[in-house]
Amino acid sequence: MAGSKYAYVRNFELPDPLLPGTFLVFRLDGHSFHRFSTEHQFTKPNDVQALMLMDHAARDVMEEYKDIVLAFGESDEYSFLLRKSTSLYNRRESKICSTLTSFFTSCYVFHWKEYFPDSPLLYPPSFDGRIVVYPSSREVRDYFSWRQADTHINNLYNTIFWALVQQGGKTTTDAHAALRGTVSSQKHEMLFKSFGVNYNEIDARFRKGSILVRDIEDVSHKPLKWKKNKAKTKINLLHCDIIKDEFWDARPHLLE
Ligand SMILES: Nc1nc2c(ncn2[C@@H]2O[C@H](COP(=O)(O)OP(=O)(O)OP(=O)(O)O)[C@@H](O)[C@H]2O)c(=O)[nH]1
Ligand SMILES: [Mg+2]
Ligand SMILES: [Mg+2]
Repeated sequence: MAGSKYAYVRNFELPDPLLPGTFLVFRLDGHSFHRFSTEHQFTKPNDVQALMLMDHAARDVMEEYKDIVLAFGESDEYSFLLRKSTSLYNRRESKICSTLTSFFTSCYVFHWKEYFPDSPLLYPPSFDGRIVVYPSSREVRDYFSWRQADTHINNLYNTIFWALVQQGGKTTTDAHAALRGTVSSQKHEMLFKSFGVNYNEIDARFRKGSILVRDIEDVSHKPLKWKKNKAKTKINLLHCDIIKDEFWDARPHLLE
């Protein structure tokens, strides 16, 4: 059927395929969550309910999109790794990015009440999304190492910062000043000497972030291939190291 005389405008919509045979990393981040967390009175420095809600929404995304093999979450962000061979939405960038961002946001709102039964949503939260294309497993591993290192740096800083303010009675300005120029070992020492806190004993969820990994359940069927999504898989939530080799060596299928 011939279109109307207006149909030519369709030609202005340009295709936006992502390079085939590359790893896709989709990351979303809460929009203005500094304000959102303040208005909804999130616990400082870490609100375990808020983090669990993020994990729940991310798991929903992975249940819906089987080509996501790994996800990493911290603070108001989540990163998702799509397997190299994915043909999701014909690898159209804006389709993948907008649909996944929208679905995650809906799930976040949908489950809000389960995690904050006494604190109704005061306004609708939103998330931004982006997709980065990585050519090889090296960059993918470095990407996830980057996010986990970021989690560690931020969490160490925030933990000592809020201890100085909440228990130490310092103003936020004084707490920032006290930490200026300190290295990691000094922060550990301050935390231990002034507040009796051994950083390494803090909840691993806060120190390592959240890892959602699609593990192959039936390991008797080697080699571990996805085989067109036919392998029986299970999504596990971990708070472990993903920088060292151990995590990846145990799961060669993630970078297939
Ligand atoms: N109290 C508390 N605040 C949190 C928690 N997780 C995230 N936040 C807040 O969310 C912010 C997230 O940082 P960003 O994503 O860099 O900043 P943003 O305000 O969301 O701004 P944009 O992402 O640029 O829109 C943090 O700076 C905190 O203020 C939490 O567990 N507890
Ligand atoms: Mg944000
Ligand atoms: Mg953020």
